[in-house]
Amino acid sequence: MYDRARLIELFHQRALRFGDFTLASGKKSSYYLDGKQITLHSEGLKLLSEGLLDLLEGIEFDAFGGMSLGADPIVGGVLTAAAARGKELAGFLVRKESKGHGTQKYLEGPVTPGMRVVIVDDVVTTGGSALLSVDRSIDFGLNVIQVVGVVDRKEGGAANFAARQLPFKSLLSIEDFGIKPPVVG
Ligand SMILES: O=P(O)(O)OC[C@H]1O[C@H](OP(=O)(O)OP(=O)(O)O)[C@H](O)[C@@H]1O
Ligand SMILES: O=C(O)c1cc(=O)[nH]c(=O)[nH]1
Repeated sequence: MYDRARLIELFHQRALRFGDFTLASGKKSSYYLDGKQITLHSEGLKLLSEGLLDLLEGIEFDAFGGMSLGADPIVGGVLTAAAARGKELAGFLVRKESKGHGTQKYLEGPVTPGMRVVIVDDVVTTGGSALLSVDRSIDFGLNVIQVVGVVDRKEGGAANFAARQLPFKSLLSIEDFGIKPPVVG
């Protein structure tokens, strides 16, 4: 069982910033969660990796991956935490841009078509980034069975995953930081 309260405290201390921000989706926001301040921190990565494995308890999957850069440290953390639990798991990273030379691949890692995979993102806003990972994974032949986020800002992501019949869970939501999400229609 991971220490959820401590993970929230770390996000509060290190990742949550107020100001004027433009998000990946082009939306404007008065706050920003810099997930990498947590995913690239020893205690933060350990906590969220344990938390994600707890969240995925009971779900059968072969591989865990997501869009680079947000997913990079998380995938490493979850694979290490899985090994400590005696669970074999493959990891993979999805490139934003095609490599353009060499293998020309979008997906990197020891995955093979037909594997049941979970897609992760550090912060989910509209879910657009996670859905791009989903589409590239499907194109590769993977069977996407679940999407997980570390923090859900609750700005349409869940509805967009539901529209694609993709189960979605997140470890934390923006409400854990006392922030009310906008009403999305
Ligand atoms: O749910 P969405 O609307 O897609 O927004 C969330 C995405 O935005 C951020 O990535 P960013 O595009 O900043 O890329 P980076 O992780 O490479 O910095 C974040 O890491 C998520 O991947
Ligand atoms: O929507 C985004 O781009 C976004 C929001 C946020 O709070 N943090 C982040 O890394 N990305």
